[in-house]
Amino acid sequence: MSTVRRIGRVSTPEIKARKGGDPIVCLTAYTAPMARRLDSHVDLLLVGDSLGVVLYGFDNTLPVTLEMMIAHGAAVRRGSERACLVVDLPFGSYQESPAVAYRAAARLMAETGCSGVKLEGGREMAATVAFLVERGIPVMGHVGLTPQSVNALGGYRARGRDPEQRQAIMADAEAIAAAGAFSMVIEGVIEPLARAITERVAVPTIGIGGSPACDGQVLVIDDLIGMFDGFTPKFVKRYAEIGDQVAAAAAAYAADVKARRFPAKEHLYGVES
Ligand SMILES: Nc1nc(=O)c2c([nH]1)NC[C@@H]1CN(c3ccc(C(=O)N[C@@H](CCC(=O)O)C(=O)O)cc3)CN21
Ligand SMILES: CC(C)C(=O)C(=O)O
Ligand SMILES: [Mg+2]
Repeated sequence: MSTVRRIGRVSTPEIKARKGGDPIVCLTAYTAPMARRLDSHVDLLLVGDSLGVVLYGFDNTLPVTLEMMIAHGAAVRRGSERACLVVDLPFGSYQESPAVAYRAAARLMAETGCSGVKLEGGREMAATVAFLVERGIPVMGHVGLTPQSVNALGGYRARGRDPEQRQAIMADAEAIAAAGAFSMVIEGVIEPLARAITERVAVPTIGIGGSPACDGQVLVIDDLIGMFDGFTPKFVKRYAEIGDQVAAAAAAYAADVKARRFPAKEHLYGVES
């Protein structure tokens, strides 16, 4: 690792070049203040459509709009300067055709200043990935457990437990890599499959419920810091309990207000201290 301060963001070609090298560190971020705190510690910040669940309280990622992704992508961009910045294409903004996907991806690139976009899907999205990449938009793939397909999949169960599913997901990963994706997320698949995909494809794999053998790892920041408690996937490791700290701070404030301990002299205007 160089100790010289770099100018500009980590680029998508630099991420691609990390295949088989030092693990790529990724986290989601949805806001400028969080991005500021994560920027120097990660290689890549992902503005995930998980923001619909984490910030907006939706049951799943399907109600997330392109306008939401643009607003949060632009906020994360303003709060960071070093990390490669990838923004999720939300459900309904890209599945219909390569041309529709290009329009949505171009808005994300132009209106957020992100480094690239991410979309979910395998062989059925390969032509779309190629269409965007050939026209200058770096694309990160996302295979395995693809949350935008929760209704078709019937839930968030890990995938690849039977041989047909394993073959399908491997074919999906190969198709996305062949289409020109600079990297791909592998979510919620049995460990040996995530490892096998990582060995097979020439671009970096970023695991979430994948394998330590993946070329990088990603987690949802709010899961990591204990700020989301809707559900806790097996793949989450909690590194802090910020949610508990927020509740304790609110309780202490409430007690101070009720006891007239707050505001104190130092918080007041026009009172000698
Ligand atoms: N906060 C948050 N973190 C995420 O990782 C995340 C989101 N939101 N929203 C979009 C998707 C949904 N994801 C999920 C949600 C639930 C499980 C889960 O509870 N899995 C169970 C198994 C469920 C079953 O077997 O039926 C597990 O034990 O991991 C996994 C991934 C991942 N993504
Ligand atoms: C967890 C990552 C891969 C994601 O797609 C999201 O946060 O939406
Ligand atoms: Mg996502």
